[in-house]
Amino acid sequence: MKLLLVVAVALVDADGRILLAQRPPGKSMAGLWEFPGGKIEPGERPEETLIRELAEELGITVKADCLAPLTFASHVYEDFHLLMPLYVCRRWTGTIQGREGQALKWVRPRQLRDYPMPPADEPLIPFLLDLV
Ligand SMILES: Nc1nc2c([nH]c(=O)n2[C@H]2C[C@H](O)[C@@H](COP(=O)(O)OP(=O)(O)OP(=O)(O)O)O2)c(=O)[nH]1
Repeated sequence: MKLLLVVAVALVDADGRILLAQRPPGKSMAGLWEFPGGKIEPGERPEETLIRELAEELGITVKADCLAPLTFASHVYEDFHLLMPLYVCRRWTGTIQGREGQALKWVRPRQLRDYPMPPADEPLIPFLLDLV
């Protein structure tokens, strides 16, 4: 089975809330709430992927040394195995905006379970509850 490498980040604001983005219509798992991020392109380091994706998707600038590894997801979907490191980031510059039409929501860790997420993400929630 194909191994798909995706990198994601929990952006944490000053109130300890975490940013979720809603997968837009037309994409796989449309409507589910996920952590910002995306596929690691050939030749990219995961931190570079996140820096690129956060600029493209949210319009913010993040430095590699503000990305702290937290945990990872390993999940078998129907046609690929997802391996997804999850970073945490509390510092960025710029104003967060959904630049690809995606809905965004700042969510308290205890409320994460109220937002339907891709199945790979559910085991990540306890790590976020411990962190914030
Ligand atoms: N960014 C992100 N992707 C996630 C999360 N959880 C999860 O299962 N994924 C999956 C969904 C996608 O299959 C893949 C990320 O792909 P992507 O966001 O770069 O690309 P995409 O939506 O165009 O993917 P797709 O339409 O080809 O499925 O990882 C998450 O929390 N954040």
